[in-house]
Amino acid sequence: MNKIAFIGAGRMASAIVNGLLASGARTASQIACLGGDDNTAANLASRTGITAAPGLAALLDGADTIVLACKPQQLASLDPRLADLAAGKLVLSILAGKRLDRLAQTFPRARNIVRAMPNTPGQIGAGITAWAARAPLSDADRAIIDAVLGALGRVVTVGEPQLDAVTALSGSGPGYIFEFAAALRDAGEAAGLPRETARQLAVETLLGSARLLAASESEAEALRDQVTSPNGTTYAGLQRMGSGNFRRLIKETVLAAKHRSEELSKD
Ligand SMILES: NC(=O)C1=CN([C@@H]2O[C@H](COP(=O)(O)OP(=O)(O)OC[C@H]3O[C@@H](n4cnc5c(N)ncnc54)[C@H](OP(=O)(O)O)[C@@H]3O)[C@@H](O)[C@H]2O)C=CC1
Ligand SMILES: O=C(O)[C@@H]1CCC=N1
Repeated sequence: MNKIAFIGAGRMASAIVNGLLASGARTASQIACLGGDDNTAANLASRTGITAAPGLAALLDGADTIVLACKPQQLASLDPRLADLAAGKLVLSILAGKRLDRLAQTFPRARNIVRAMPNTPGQIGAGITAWAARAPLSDADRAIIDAVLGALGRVVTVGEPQLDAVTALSGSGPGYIFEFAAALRDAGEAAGLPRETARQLAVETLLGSARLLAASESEAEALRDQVTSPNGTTYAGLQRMGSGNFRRLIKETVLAAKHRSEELSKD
């Protein structure tokens, strides 16, 4: 019962499958996957014990829920038989930029469609996913969505128009954070530290600061100010950040990603 079929078996599908198995929400025999031309489906199946289906019909036979986890650019070339094969099933898409109306063209007879945006910290259960549904979810379907997305970490609901901004902030966000972590590590090395020490200090500083922020009722600015002694070292560093217009750069970064998500909706 409640078998889940994954179309796409890459990084994000693997994270969800691992989470579902670890949480006990599904057993390996309740999950099947299908990839494209590479070996991702066979690899995921051999790593986890789930089934790599030989084709679309076998994948969807007996499945109640479809998780769409291929690349957004691959949506248009999916097998048109999906329209009938997915009839009556719940569809959960994690494709960036692909709107519920567009998904409904591929899955016109699905019993409902959910568009979600998870992120890669979901690989260790530390993700956050926002989602929106095409029609109000039944209690049973809500339980399925909670189980699948909850396997990655925290879950929030948003209006579908907000999902491009969500994609730009929390979907792409780990990419910005990892780039920042790499920059901090390189800067520590440039300041005279051994590379491995700089890496450890950068990682623990990011981790500790994020945990303190999450545990605190204060805004980030108040925690920043607690670090900043008048005319001290942090002040000197923040002055340099400000003169480089760090905040404007981050705003433009997120807006560029949001723009790309909107573009993907038009392909
Ligand atoms: N990576 C991220 O941080 C996030 C990604 N997303 C979204 O998740 C989706 C998947 O991303 P990610 O896991 O990183 O990508 P991957 O490249 O790791 O995985 C893509 C998967 O799609 C499969 N695929 C390709 N063509 C087809 C096809 N015609 N039918 C079925 N499967 C196919 C690939 O198979 P094969 O390689 O074997 O050909 C592969 O298993 C994307 O839509 C992305 O927008 C959402 C949130 C975060
Ligand atoms: O870069 C991308 O398009 C995907 C969506 C969000 C994170 N990665």
